Amino acid sequence: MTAAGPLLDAHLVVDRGGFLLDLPLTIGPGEVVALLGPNGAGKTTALRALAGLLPLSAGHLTLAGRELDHPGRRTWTPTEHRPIGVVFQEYLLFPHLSALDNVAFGPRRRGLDRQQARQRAADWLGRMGLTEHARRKPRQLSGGQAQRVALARALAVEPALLLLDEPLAALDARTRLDTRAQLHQHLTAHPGATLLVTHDPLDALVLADRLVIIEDGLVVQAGTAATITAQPRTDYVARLVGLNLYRGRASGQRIRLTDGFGLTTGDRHDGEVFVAFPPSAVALHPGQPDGSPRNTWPATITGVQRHGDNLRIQLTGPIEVAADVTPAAAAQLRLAPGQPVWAAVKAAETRAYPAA
Ligand SMILES: Nc1ncnc2c1ncn2[C@@H]1O[C@H](COP(=O)(O)OP(=O)(O)OP(=O)(O)O)[C@@H](O)[C@H]1O
Repeated sequence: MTAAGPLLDAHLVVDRGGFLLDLPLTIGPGEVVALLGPNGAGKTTALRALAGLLPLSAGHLTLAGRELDHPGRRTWTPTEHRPIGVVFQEYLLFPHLSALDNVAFGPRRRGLDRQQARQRAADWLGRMGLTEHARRKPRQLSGGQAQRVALARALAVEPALLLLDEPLAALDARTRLDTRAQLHQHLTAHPGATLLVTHDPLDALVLADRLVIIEDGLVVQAGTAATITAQPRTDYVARLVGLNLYRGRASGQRIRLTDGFGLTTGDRHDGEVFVAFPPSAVALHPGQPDGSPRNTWPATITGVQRHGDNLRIQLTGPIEVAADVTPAAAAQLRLAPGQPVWAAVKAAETRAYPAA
């Protein structure tokens, strides 16, 4: 491996009968990549292939210059010989071992003697702020503490690759906030590569340097959060970053959407484009608004959900759209499912970009 090259260099091809994962994946030293995708996209399959719990059907997996799996060359490395640490969603701590012995387990298996392994475990628990909990069994720990023990256990083997499978999913909202911040610190300090599998865009945005989004086993978008947020290319990605997204054909500032509806945008294009605008750009009115907005249409409310301090209103009509309104505005408009309203979006608040 050259110093500048990726630590993880993989092309994960896994054939599970009706499902094929085909995922090129590289991660540099110290880099955190988030793998996102809807249910059934293949995230767990990718994680299991990396961990050595599922063999590759084709492709390759090289970590820190070592070829761990290469079916074309009949190379295969069992899980316990891979320089990989894993934090599972449910942590999977050994219930009968203390926090200290849970963390010491990996180093011990990798050849440290009992004293050295326990010393290393104590160091890691110290870094996680868990020194006074070292003797506790997992059931005597809070969710956040158990999460940190699981992270200490994964990092104690000094893995070249750290795999995190929905690491915050089991925590309540408050603990999640604190634990996310702590996890961020530990990931920043981790010199190896990290792959974070998550459903939660916030985890991905806070914790990852780069996102890889898969759908149905294939990469649909990859890049920094900023580039993906600016130009989502699928419905899933648009929802993930909280945008309304449509595809259509542009002729200057006019865009005819695939289902015939027309929108005016601030950008000029010709040909196939995506149009996106945030729910906060959609204004709702009791009747047809007059004046400035270039895009107005009648819609019917299908859902009202709390979204941060606002309400997110789902609407159907000539296009499906989400709108964010303040609770005061919602009360004034008496918004409720089934109610007809008018929706308006200023051309300047929409963004169009080429679909090719
Ligand atoms: N043991 C199995 N044998 C065959 N196919 C499987 C098996 N487990 C999962 N699959 C299929 O592989 C595909 C990917 O599943 P996977 O669990 O990797 O997705 P995921 O992105 O992790 O989903 P989720 O977010 O729901 O956990 C799915 O179509 C699933 O039905």
